[in-house]
Amino acid sequence: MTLDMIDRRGLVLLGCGKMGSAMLEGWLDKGIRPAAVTVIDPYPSRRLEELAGEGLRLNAGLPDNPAICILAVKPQMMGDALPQVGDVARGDTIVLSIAAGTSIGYFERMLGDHVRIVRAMPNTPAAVGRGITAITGNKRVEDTDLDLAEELLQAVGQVVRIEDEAQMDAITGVSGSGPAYVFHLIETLAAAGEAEGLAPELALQLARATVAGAGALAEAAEESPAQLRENVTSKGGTTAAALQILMDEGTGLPPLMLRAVKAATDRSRELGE
Ligand SMILES: NC(=O)c1ccc[n+]([C@@H]2O[C@H](COP(=O)([O-])OP(=O)(O)OC[C@H]3O[C@@H](n4cnc5c(N)ncnc54)[C@H](O)[C@@H]3O)[C@@H](O)[C@H]2O)c1
Ligand code: PRO
Repeated sequence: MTLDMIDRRGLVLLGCGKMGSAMLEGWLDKGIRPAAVTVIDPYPSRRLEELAGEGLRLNAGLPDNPAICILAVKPQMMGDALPQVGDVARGDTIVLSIAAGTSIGYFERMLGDHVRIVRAMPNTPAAVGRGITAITGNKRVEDTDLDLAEELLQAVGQVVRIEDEAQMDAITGVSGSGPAYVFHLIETLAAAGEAEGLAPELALQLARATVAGAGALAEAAEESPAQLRENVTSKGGTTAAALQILMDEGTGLPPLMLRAVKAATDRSRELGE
């Protein structure tokens, strides 16, 4: 099964907000035709209305037995939204949920345990083809179904398969929510530059390019992030002075990041209760 098959049988997107539209842009970029996509969303964006002009089916009923149905509404809206795609449980459509915290068991109770369900946790860099998504499936999902989900998600970045669904909470805390931590790093680095006398625009340009460049280097280089950090750090120099603050085990980034990721992971678990 390939993207061609999805293009032929159709893809349904229930909810097309920030994450749904990030993925949709990636898929359209990779050649899925707007006419192969059905979006159900009571508050469609202007971009979706534009795409409807190019053939995308917007709030216009489900195609017969689509290849895949992606559930991309907020976890709290899932119960209200799901009946709109209940018909997919009749065929062999793969149901792929990206909702934080919401378990495979929940979807089996709502749709029936005969349905092939894939649970995934993507992230918003998918919009530029640089996302990372973790996936796992229920007992009904066959290897070929996971292959199809993987191929679709690879169109917007990397994919990792996990065996244990319980790991999704920590994955959400690291990579699902992680882009927000990095964007906040850019904001705070720029603000710190301003505090040291830089103009706001220059500070933001420096911070943004530094984070993007360091990320690209971390991904491309063979060295570990620790080695790359050491490569920046001259003995007795400026970086060492900053890292003494940032790497402090009691007050620096390590305990802060532990608490932040734990808070996200715990919240993901709570959403699943
Ligand atoms: N934003 C992220 O970074 C991110 C990352 C990974 C997973 N997720 C998951 O993706 C899902 C969507 O998150 P988001 O950030 O895109 O939220 P969002 O609020 O931007 O998008 C949700 C969309 O659902 C639509 N919607 C509301 N009620 C609906 C209904 N009854 N039927 C159909 N559509 C309906 C809304 O109009 C909106 O466009 C969540 O479950 C979230 O946990 C988000
Ligand atoms: N955004 C969603 C949230 O904040 C899930 C991961 C990223 O709940």
